[in-house]
Amino acid sequence: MKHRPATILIVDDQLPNRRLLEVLLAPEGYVTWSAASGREALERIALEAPDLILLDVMMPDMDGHTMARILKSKPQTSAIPIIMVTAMVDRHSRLGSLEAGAEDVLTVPVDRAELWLRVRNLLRLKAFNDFLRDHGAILEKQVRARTAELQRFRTAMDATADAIFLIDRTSLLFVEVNATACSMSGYTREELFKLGPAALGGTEPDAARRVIEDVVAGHVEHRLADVQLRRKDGRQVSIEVTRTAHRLDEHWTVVAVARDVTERKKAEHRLHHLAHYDALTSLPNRTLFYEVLRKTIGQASDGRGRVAVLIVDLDHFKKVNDTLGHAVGDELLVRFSDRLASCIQLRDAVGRLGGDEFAIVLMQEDPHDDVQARAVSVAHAIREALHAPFDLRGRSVVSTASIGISIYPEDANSADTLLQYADTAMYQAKQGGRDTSRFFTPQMNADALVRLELEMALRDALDNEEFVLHYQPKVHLGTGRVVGVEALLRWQRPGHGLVSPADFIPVLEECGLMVRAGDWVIASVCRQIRLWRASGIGDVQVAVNIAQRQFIEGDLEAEIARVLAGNDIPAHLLELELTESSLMANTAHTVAVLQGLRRRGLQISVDDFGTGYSSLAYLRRFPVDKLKIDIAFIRDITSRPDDAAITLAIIGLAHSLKLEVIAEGVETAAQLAFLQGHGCDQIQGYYFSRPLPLAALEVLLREGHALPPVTAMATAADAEAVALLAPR
Ligand SMILES: Nc1nc2c(ncn2[C@@H]2O[C@@H]3COP(=O)(O)O[C@H]4[C@@H](O)[C@H](n5cnc6c(=O)[nH]c(N)nc65)O[C@@H]4COP(=O)(O)O[C@H]3[C@H]2O)c(=O)[nH]1
Repeated sequence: MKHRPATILIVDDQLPNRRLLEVLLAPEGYVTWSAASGREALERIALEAPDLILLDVMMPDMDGHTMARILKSKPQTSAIPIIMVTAMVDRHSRLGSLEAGAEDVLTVPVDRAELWLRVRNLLRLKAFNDFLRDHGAILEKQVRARTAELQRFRTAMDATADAIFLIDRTSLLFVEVNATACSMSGYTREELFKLGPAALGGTEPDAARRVIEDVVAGHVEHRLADVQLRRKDGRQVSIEVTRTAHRLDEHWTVVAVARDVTERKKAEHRLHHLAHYDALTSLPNRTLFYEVLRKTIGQASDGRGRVAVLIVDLDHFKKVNDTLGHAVGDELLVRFSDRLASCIQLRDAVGRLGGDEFAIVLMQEDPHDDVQARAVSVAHAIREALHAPFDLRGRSVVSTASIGISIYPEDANSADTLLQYADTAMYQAKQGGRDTSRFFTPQMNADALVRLELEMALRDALDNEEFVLHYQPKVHLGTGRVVGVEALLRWQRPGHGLVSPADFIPVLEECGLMVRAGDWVIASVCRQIRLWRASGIGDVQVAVNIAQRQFIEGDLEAEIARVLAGNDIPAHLLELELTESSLMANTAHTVAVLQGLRRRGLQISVDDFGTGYSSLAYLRRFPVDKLKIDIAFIRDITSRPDDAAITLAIIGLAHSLKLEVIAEGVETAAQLAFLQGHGCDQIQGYYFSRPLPLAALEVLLREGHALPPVTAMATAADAEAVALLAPR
């Protein structure tokens, strides 16, 4: 770059002096301007500043000192070097010039060489000063730009929701953090700078260093990590950290970007809880219980320990649900689970497998701990805990439980099988009368398999029409004639022959097929009544047994009305027999259904009467037409005074309520004579006829069989029975 020639302003009121200085300076190549007074000079400088001023001290309007002071007092002109040109050589005058701001003093007459040197030196000095000033301005500008850039960067850093920590590899301290890092940790920036990742993560410094070194070395396993950040106030925050290493010269910095994942962790925890815990009781659900059992077996197999599995099922829970509602049922389950938990020790586990079925796993603590004995005492404790009634929304409910127990390794090695065996044993406890416990035995397994087969065969039986009806006549004791029949279900099981209802009706009830089977019976009976009416046999009243479930599930009244209408038969030809216990079980609903059916003209009879402890007051509430005395009282009616007395009481009770009474299971003439002698209205039993297949019954009906006269033997037996009843 070519330098421009320096400009020098010569200020002197004397033209010759100005000319002289111009001439003297000309060889040096400077551009010279001149001014004849201080005022003119200032005007010139205002237009364009020279690089140097040669200033005469003695001038008429404004002396050189005054002008120098003016120039030095202004920032625009203060940097212009001034050489005072004066004839006064005394010290005082020279100091005055310097004090006024002049950089140098030249005395006249001016020496050319001295003038050149002083001008050149001052111009060099100015050039250097100008360079410094310009460079400073550039630097200042650069710093301002850098500061603004940093400010923008910091604003962006502070605006991010993630916390950013810069960690110095050597000192293992934070060297930069953003605002989120402060809010997330609860520390100020200054406090954080005194800490490092070890302090914040609650880890040993050595462990933190290993992580940093791994990140610097490029190992990926620590790049992304889920860790806990310990806040200043001691709280823990779950964070997800992404770490990257950056190098500047020889320095490594690790940038850790941390995201607060507390909410996500909570959601994950909630999901995990939902998947593993029962929402109602907060106990482990089937999945988690199964896992716990599997692990317990695993531990036991290492240490040759034993494990007991208990399945606990509330008895008659469905009844609570059906009669008191699901909310009360739920409350019972919650309260029951609390009592269950109080029966086990901390090391044991309890879970809810579903519905009213709970399970417990007991682990052998040491070789002397007898897990089998513990299972017995836990089962006992559970039954004891259930003795106190539950107060459920103001209702006092007493419940019992049936418990099945299986033992590892004696019974099985896998969690699945142990659970299945405990379930089988629980089922046996139910069969054994409930409110009891049973250990699994291999025989139970065989029984369970038989039962499973039975269940599957029964499902097919309905579809394959393997059921048939047998009919047992009912005889009126006044006339001796058949007044109706009872339809009794039989199952022609392929390969097994005719199966008695006692063997399959309970299974139908338990596997939920009773309503379907019951509907089939009603439909078949009504069709048969229609066929008899159309044939020469005429009207036959048929009684069908109605199971309790038929009252609870489905719409019994609508189903019967539909079938009666479909066959176009009068309702009084259909009689419904329901047991005394099912009558008592679900009173309000049962009464409503029975009233509806009775209004339609159906006959209602109470089966097995005398076994269900019905009180007279209860019986009045039910719309029934007939009581059937249970076979148990008839069997020994002629030999046991108690049975005879009960039978007489039932006959008396029925008649006082204007109900008919029928005795079932009459096998002997003596029984018949007794009943006849005490005013029983009807009988049913082998003495007159066994239950008959359709064809045999039709023969009996067509031939008009009637009861033979009471035999002499019967009369004698009757006399004996009466004697037994007589007061002793
Ligand atoms: N020892 C003796 N027994 C006699 C005598 N007379 C009749 N029986 C038997 O006593 C049972 C009377 O029927 P239940 O009390 O209603 O008792 C029935 C009833 O509760 C149930 N049941 C039968 N069919 C049905 C049905 O269609 N639906 C429902 N829900 N239950 C049914 O199965 C029970 C047993 O039925 P079954 O085996 O047919 O047994 C019948 C019958 O064969 C006798 O003189 N001596």
